[in-house]
Amino acid sequence: MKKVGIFYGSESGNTQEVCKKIASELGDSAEIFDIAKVDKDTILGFENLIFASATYGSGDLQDDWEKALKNLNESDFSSKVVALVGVGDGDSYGDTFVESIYHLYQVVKSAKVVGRVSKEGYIFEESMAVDGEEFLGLAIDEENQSELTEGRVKAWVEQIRGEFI
Ligand SMILES: Cc1cc2nc3c(=O)[nH]c(=O)nc-3n(C[C@H](O)[C@H](O)[C@H](O)COP(=O)(O)O)c2cc1C
Repeated sequence: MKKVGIFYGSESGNTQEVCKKIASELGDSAEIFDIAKVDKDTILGFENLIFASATYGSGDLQDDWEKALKNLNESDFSSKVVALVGVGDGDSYGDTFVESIYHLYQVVKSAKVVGRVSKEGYIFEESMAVDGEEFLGLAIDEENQSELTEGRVKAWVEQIRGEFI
C-alpha cells in the first residue's frame, strides 16, 4: 500500500486527536498534516487521502478547510482513493451533525470515496452527511459519545485499509 495522507482542520483539537488515532492505527503508511499548513501540491501528491474536518457555523467546514478548498475545488480526484471524517456535536447541533463530511464529499466525489459508516448508534436528528442509512464517512462525536471514539476509529481503519491503492 502506498502512503496515506491525512489532512485535518481542527479548531480546539478534537479532530486533530482523532486523526492521530487514525494515523496510529494505520502505522507507518500514514502521514498527518494540518490543512492550514500545507499547499495543494502536497495534498495532490498522495493517491490515498483522508480528509477530516470539524463542523462549525451551521453545518460548515472548519475555517482552514474553507480556505484550502478555494484552491482545491477545480482539482481532479478521479485517480485517488479518499476517505472522509467529520467531527461534530449531535446534541447541540443535531440538525447539522457532522455536515463537514458532506462539504468535503462535494469536492472529492470524482474519487473512489470509501469508508461509509452506518448511522446506527449516533444521537442526532438530521444531517446532509447521511445518504440512505449511512454517513458518507466516519462521524465522530467527542462531546457526547467520546467513549465510542476509539472503537469507531479502529473499526473504520480496518474497513478502509484494504481499499487503498
Ligand atoms: C460555534 C460552533 C458551531 C458548531 N456547529 C456545529 C454544527 O453545525 N454541527 C456539528 O455537528 N457540530 C458543530 N459544532 C461542534 C464542533 O464541531 C465540535 O465541538 C467538535 O468536536 C470541534 O472539533 P475541533 O476541536 O477539532 O475543532 C459547533 C461548535 C461550535 C463552537
